[in-house]
Amino acid sequence: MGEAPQILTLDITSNGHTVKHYKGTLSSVGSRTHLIQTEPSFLDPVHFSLMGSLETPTGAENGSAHTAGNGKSPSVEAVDAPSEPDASKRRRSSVLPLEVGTRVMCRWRDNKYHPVKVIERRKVPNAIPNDYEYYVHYTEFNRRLDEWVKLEQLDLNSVEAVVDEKVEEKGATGLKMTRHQKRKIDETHVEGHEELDAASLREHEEFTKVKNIATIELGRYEIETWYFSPFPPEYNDCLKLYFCEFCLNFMKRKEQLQRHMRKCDLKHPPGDEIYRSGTLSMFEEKHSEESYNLACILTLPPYQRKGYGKFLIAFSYELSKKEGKVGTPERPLSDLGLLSYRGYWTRVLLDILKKHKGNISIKELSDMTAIKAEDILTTLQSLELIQYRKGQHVICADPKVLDRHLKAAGRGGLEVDVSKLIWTPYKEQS
Ligand SMILES: CC(=O)SCCNC(=O)CCNC(=O)[C@H](O)C(C)(C)COP(=O)(O)OP(=O)(O)OC[C@H]1O[C@@H](n2cnc3c(N)ncnc32)[C@H](O)[C@@H]1OP(=O)(O)O
Repeated sequence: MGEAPQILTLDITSNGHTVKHYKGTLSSVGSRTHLIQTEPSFLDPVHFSLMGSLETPTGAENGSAHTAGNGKSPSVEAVDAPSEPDASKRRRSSVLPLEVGTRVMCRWRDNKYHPVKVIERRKVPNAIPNDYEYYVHYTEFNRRLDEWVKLEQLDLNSVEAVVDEKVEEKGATGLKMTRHQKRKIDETHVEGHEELDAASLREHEEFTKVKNIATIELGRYEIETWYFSPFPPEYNDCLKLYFCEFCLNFMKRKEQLQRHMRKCDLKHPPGDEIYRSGTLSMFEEKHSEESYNLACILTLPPYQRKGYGKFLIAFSYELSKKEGKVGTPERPLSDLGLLSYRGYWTRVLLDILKKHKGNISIKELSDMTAIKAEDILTTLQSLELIQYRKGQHVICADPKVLDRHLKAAGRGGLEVDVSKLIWTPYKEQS
């Protein structure tokens, strides 16, 4: 039997962080040792020259290596490929500073690399000239995760050669955008501005592309902001704002907030209290002309994933039932809004389908739940529970399939105790 193959792992590090990881088995031919690479499964050309054969990398600047498997340090022969520092220096000088629009891989908070697009760059104060940090959009994620990152978080070997044209340079002469241009904007920006023409959309995009306020202090919490927010110009230089948690007035300095708190006598939202259960109260605020049963919900980040969102959704349908109407939320739904609604609709509808014996129509489901027929249809369609048979649409409710979907829809939110809702619908008040 031959010896077990030696396995070498090589981690290229930059400022203490692993930026590339290679693994392979060692093969010896005479005095030469080669790395037969097993990870990653493909190489980009820059690293191919490095990986063809390896200098024992212990002395490499910004590089570290360790052995795995039998733990022996292999002796690996050098070839005429450029050393990593030289190649890396050349690479840096050819791509830096990165242009706005560059696509590159960036290390995120999960310590993994994700594709990003550079949205903005700024010089690092008191640093060497041309030292920038970059505001990036993670193309797989929602825009709320856009952030300023340091150069060492970016994998410069992954810089894509083609830089996206600046959106504002495109279509500057005409008001109509091509579908491609529209997609480019949608990719990096919040949806819901369908009413804007191309020029206004570009102006809006330019103005809102970087978050202005980084954090807010509200009560006991310091909260990172998610998006740009249109504060008055005198707040342009503020990174943090201090909010009164009762009236939501905001101030530049903590002492101003403390002075304000001594005077502020608002201790609950405006409107009549219409529901109280334990520590949870609901206040009536206003009538919707558009007959939505919910305009926009928000759970502040420290309180998220505790069931308040689902509670608010369930509450809105209880109000609709009291009104004897069907309800639907205002559109467009955000990504998290859609997740919360899809979960609610799925649980409510599938609970009924599970218990119901015999046929049931969309209209009957709508009457029972106050959920608008279109929302029922899209929910059941997305779960593939609607089939077209003998010329008509039917709901197919196999109990096992229903159970699977119900499990995937997750838990319900905080319970709405309808007996504690004291509210007279708007129509009846007049
Ligand atoms: C009509 C409209 O109002 S659309 C606009 C909705 N509002 C917004 O997008 C504003 C920003 N987002 C928020 O304020 C909140 O995320 C809300 C209001 C959407 C949800 O509030 P929460 O109090 O967190 O909701 P809740 O705890 O009931 O959870 C809702 C479900 O949505 C999903 N969800 C919520 N946040 C996340 C998240 N960050 N990641 C993955 N899933 C999530 C989950 O399925 C969650 O259920 P689970 O916790 O049982 O898995």
